[in-house]
Amino acid sequence: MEDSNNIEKEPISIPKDISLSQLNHLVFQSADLRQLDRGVTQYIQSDISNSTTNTDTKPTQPDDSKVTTSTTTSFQASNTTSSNLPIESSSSSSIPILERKPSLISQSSKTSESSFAIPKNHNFSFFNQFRALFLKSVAYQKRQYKTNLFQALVPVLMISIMAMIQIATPPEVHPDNTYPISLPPPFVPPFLVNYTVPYILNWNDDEGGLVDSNVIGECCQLPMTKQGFLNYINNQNQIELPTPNPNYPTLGMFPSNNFTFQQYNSRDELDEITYDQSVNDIGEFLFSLLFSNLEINPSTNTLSSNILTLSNNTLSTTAIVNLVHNALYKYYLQSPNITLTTNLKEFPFSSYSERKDMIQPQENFWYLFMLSFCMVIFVSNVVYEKENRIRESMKMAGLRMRIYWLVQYLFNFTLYMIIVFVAIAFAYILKFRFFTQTEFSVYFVLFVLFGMTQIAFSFFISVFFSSVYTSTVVSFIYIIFTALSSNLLNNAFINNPDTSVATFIITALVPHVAFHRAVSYISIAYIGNSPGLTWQKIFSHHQMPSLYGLLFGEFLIFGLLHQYLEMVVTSSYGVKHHPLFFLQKSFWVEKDNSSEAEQIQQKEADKANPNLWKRFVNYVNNIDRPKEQHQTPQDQQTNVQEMSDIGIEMLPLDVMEERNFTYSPENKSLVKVFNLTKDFQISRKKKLRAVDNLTFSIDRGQCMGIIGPNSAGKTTSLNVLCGLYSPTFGSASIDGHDITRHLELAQQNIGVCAQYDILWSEMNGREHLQFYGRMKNLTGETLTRIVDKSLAEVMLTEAQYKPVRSYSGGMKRRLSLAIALIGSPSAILLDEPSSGVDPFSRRIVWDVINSYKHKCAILLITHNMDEAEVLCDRICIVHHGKTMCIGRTTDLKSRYGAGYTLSITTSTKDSGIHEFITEMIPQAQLLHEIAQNKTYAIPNACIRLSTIFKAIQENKERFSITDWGIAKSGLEDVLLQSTKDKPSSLK
Ligand SMILES: Nc1ncnc2c1ncn2[C@@H]1O[C@H](COP(=O)(O)OP(=O)(O)OP(=O)(O)O)[C@@H](O)[C@H]1O
Repeated sequence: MEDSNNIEKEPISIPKDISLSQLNHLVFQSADLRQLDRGVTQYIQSDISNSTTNTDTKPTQPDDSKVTTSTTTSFQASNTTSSNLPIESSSSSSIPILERKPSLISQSSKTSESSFAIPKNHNFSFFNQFRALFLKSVAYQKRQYKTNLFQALVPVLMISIMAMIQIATPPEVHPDNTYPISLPPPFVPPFLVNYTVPYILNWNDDEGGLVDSNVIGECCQLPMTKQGFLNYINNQNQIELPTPNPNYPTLGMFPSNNFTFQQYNSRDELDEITYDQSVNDIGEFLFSLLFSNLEINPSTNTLSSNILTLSNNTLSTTAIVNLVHNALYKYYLQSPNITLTTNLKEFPFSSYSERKDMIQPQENFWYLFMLSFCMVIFVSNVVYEKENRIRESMKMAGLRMRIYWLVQYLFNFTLYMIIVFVAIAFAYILKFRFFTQTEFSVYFVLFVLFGMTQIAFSFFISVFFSSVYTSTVVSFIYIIFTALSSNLLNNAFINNPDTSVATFIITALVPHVAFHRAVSYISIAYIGNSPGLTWQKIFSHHQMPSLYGLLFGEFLIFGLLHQYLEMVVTSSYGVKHHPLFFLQKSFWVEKDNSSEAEQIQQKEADKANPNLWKRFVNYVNNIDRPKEQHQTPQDQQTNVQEMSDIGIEMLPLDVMEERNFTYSPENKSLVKVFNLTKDFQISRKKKLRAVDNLTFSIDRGQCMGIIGPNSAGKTTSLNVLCGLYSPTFGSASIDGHDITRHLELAQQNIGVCAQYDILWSEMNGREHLQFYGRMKNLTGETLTRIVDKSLAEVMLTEAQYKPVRSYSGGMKRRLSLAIALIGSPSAILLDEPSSGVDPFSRRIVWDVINSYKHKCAILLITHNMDEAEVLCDRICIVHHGKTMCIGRTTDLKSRYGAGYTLSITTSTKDSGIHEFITEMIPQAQLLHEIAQNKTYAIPNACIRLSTIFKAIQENKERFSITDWGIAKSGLEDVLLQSTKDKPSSLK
């Protein structure tokens, strides 16, 4: 049965466009939750029925808004509830958290602004970024001169080694072949000794059968009778070698084994055995005789023969023909006195020595070494900037990655070409035939193509490394392995004419193997006395054109693959795309960035959590809350905890008001953060919510401090804001640029001082500031002036030309701060800017931050409560990613009731002091206890201070009190109180 009161009351009318934050507000303020319950139910029902048609709903802004904005940053946030809701506005207005006032510091510092006007141009400029990066690379490479010199000297070193080996290799001397030189060389008889394996066939192709066996039959009887024609070939036709045996290399080789005869009955058999012998290359001298026709006329003493002679040694063919004819004459015509001699004669030549080129095809892997060692630098330069997060730091400064890669590419290519020119110059000086005999453009184009491909390949493999050390070691191993293996591989393939095209192509897909092969072909072309490769010859070469094509294709493939992997491979930082991002419409179509879109996004975001709605309705159905018309802030905090205990996410009032203001159209703040959420996948099933619906705004002239315990999500929030991480949910806008849609524009307006110093150790302070200044479009005189000023501000003028590696921790921190401030960004994000610095440096840091405060919005993350109190206008306390409270320091102190902190030390552990204190001050809250020291928070006005003094003095001995003190509570106490026992959001 329902209570009659409930039946009478109308359900609360909830505006259609209410956001969850506004609804939360209702729960806090509503006197009758059942009435609200009915309102919610009605809302959900009408919302479901309208959801398909009502797509263009705009959030209703309060009619009775009390917002007053002025040209300065002072304003009062409104109560955002609808006028038809029974809400006690007095309770919210009594809480001072809603006031947003620029600090006195910022107002006073405005005067100093006019004295030094810094031109501000945060628009993206391709030329400026290109120039900044190129000059930075020049500066960096100048500092790296030892490494670069070594790189340039590698080819010189290689060529020198080759030259030394060449000098040490004696040339081959050929004496002249005449005695004396004026006479022609003698005829040389063919040396027909120790023949081996001729194959005999008596087959007549034309007549389709055997030649008359009576005529030549005896020739085949040799194995049995040792008689016949073949016997003549074997035994009676030898010509003795002249003694001493003259060396006439050009006349070819001669057989050295005894003959073995075999007969085959078909030509196919002969072909087959000949083919097998030659393919298997048994290393023996072969000749075959094919008797096609043999006519003998003893009466006329004539002989007509058609005998085909095949041999695997062309140069010995003359000798074989001679042998066969002599045997024929002697055997068939029985003319033992006839001797036909076929002689050979070398062309005359004078003595000469042949200089062996060191770089023969077998040794040309030296070229690969010569031009590949620079790959280690290409890879390590990229990985260095990745490992040290410098790339991220440049990204935060608004650098467009396509410009970064373009400059990296051009710079590496320039380095490579210097190496190529040095190598060619030295090789020319030492007269390496590779260079002198090949047409210049043939190998130059090859070197250029290899350079292009090698750099693209280096970038590609750099994606897989995050440590310079590993990448260097792996690159060296790769170069040595590919040089040696491609040498073996290519020699084997090139020498084997049966290597398939597929094998050639697949192996050449590794750029270094393809390059090595091309070098081998160039070397082969000048070997001996060949003239070397020219373009004319290349186009009829069976491999060279395709190797040029392959190298160019690999340049494109590795270039594209690298760009793709850069976009999708997850590293510790960066906004990564889905592997199929190019199929998504959002990748091609730019979204609208109007405030209306933001508001719709918020509305959808709030509704996107149906579980919350369900839990909310459950809550209002099942819990009978006490009717409290006037809740104190403490009560409200208790309610938050109470609702949180039963699983309902309730926002503290100050946080809720900050949300309402942040989403309101009146909000013109420079930094607006909307429900920023970041999850990390920490295992396959577990996600960690590092930042949970962070929502706030910072206007020009304000410094918002974010404080919280370790792992609260402070740094992660900053990293999301500056674009290092993509938000899991929510968004933020920096000077009107949404970080999820126009990150690069937002980054142009941000200055970041990260938690750790992200600096090039080899570059000096001035070069750092010049680079970041150029990134912010500062040039010429202005740049010089501002760099000088920045250096002076952070007291680094004297150390400006020293490399950063020689800076102390404090100096690096000051330089990082100067980098964040250069170019007058609209928003400055500082992550513990004074951590690890001495008190002297800390004062400098604070002064500098103060002096910049009036012209931008500052977000300051700190663990130093003094720093927060001195610099921050407002404080946001976060814990487990959630905002615990937000407001001005004094407001937070008063809200948390932490008026004083009482610290007592006793000499014994169980002295009974705790009971004594809690009896005397029931509101006292034990903040922490370390050994015998206890610290209590004592709310304002609950006891007179003199009473405490008196009571402690009188009972000092009774409770063994050795030391005690009382102090006004600070931010630290607020932090401790507000983050006490709050659960984490581990999912
Ligand atoms: N890349 C990451 N991958 C996984 N978890 C991360 C990553 N970065 C941060 N976290 C986790 O997110 C949580 C918040 O970390 P964050 O560095 O933002 O904390 P913080 O408040 O800045 O801490 P501190 O005060 O110590 O700097 C931590 O639990 C941390 O382990």
